[in-house]
Amino acid sequence: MLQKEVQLAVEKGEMLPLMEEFYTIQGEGYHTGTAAYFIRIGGCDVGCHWCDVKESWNAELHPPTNTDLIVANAKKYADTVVVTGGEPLTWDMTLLTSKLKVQNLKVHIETSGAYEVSGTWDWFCLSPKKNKLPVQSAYDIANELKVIIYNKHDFIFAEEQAAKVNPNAILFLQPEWSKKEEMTPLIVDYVMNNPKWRVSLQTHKYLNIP
Ligand SMILES: C[S@@+](CC[C@H](N)C(=O)[O-])C[C@H]1O[C@@H](n2cnc3c(N)ncnc32)[C@H](O)[C@@H]1O
Ligand SMILES: Nc1nc2[nH]cc(C(=O)O)c2c(=O)[nH]1
Ligand code: SF4
Ligand SMILES: [Mg+2]
Repeated sequence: MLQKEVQLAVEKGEMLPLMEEFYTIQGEGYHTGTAAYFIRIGGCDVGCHWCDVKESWNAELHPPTNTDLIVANAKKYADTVVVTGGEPLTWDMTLLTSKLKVQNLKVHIETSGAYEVSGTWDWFCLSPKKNKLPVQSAYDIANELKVIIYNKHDFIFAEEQAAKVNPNAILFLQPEWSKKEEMTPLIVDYVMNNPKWRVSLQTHKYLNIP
């Protein structure tokens, strides 16, 4: 395809800058411990200084990939697909999610919610970031709210975000990986004192799996 055609296809969400895809165990949040096929889409402008996939940020490093190909791979492995990134809502997710639904796959997203919601989601994991807060529609449809705890102020941020999210969202506090020795005990205390919250750990990193 010509470069212009590729660009247009990406704009329409027919192609997406694919960084990697892998079959693994969901490591975080509500669905922890369950098998899922992960699709990691490149591109993110949010800029979290502790981000554990900074290689994803520059979309130009990741080849525009036809969504039909992504879906064909996904359906070979699992009945659940997790779309992550980068920030997947940088792109129009309408086509990808409708094609995954045609294959009867359950479609989950990991997102900061910083950009307008596109696509249809069976599970919407919202992980808000201070530098680029979620749009209202993300708060409205979130099934879980997963706040990363890097320092003590993040508990205040977590309560502010819990006040904005819809009342059915399940609330999680997850230690930032490099600060986990310091923050995990504080999270444990916080959850015991404020039991509307649950603990989420990045269990895949303890298991040494992707
Ligand atoms: C890499 S992000 C990609 C999806 C989306 N951009 C987002 O931030 O939700 C996937 C998940 O990992 C979390 N995360 C990223 N870096 C982390 C770290 N160093 N420690 C703990 N969680 C982290 C994010 O908050 C998010 O919930
Ligand atoms: N196993 C595993 N679980 C995850 N849950 C969210 C992840 C992500 O990077 O979005 C992730 C990931 O990278 N690996
Ligand atoms: S929004 Fe997600 S992908 Fe983007 S920098 Fe933050 S953690 Fe990384
Ligand atoms: Mg990850």
